[in-house]
Amino acid sequence: MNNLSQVILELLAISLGVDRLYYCKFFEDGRSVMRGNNYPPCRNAGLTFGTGPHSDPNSLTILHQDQVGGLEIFSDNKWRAIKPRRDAFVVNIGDTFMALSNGRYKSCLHRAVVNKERVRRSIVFFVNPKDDKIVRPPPPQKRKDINVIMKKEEEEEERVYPDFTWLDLQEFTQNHYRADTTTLQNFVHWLSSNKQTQP
Ligand SMILES: O=C(O)CCC(=O)C(=O)O
Ligand SMILES: [Fe+2]
Repeated sequence: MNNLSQVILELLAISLGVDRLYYCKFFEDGRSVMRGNNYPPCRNAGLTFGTGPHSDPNSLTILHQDQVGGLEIFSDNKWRAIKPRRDAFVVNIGDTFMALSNGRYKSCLHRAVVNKERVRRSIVFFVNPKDDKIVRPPPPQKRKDINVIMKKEEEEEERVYPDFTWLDLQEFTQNHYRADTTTLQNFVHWLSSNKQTQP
């Protein structure tokens, strides 16, 4: 899974015009986590979620679901079921990568519904940086646009999110806030008010 995440990070860097190994290096001493999810059947499946709507706070999520299915993503104003495939992983962008790409990549709103009769299982690999790594997008000199000389406005691109550490975001989502659709905005607010109250 680690190797797969490195390949995906390289592709993401290429797509952003960043040095192709930039994110691979950023995550090489990372603290990725694998988790198994078990959703028992539920007679009132229409009234109950396995996992309510949220974006993952981590960087990337690589997920495999069993044949029961239940993963849904919100796209074009609609909840869309992701058809289970034995031979494929689902890759979601999380809030931390949204910050690392200065908002170019958006974290993916998703949820999991339960099944009336069958237990459902999924396995999830969350890609995370090292706890104390500073999360910030690559500086302009690290963005190499292949044929084009970098445009001035790109060089002076405004930061969408302030610097933070993965530890800060974990503290927020584990102790103060249940990850949902607006985790990052609320986190940024929490971070700035916390800083102000610190001596
Ligand atoms: O079980 C699923 O398909 C989704 C799980 C999920 O979103 C999560 O663990 O963050
Ligand atoms: Fe999730």
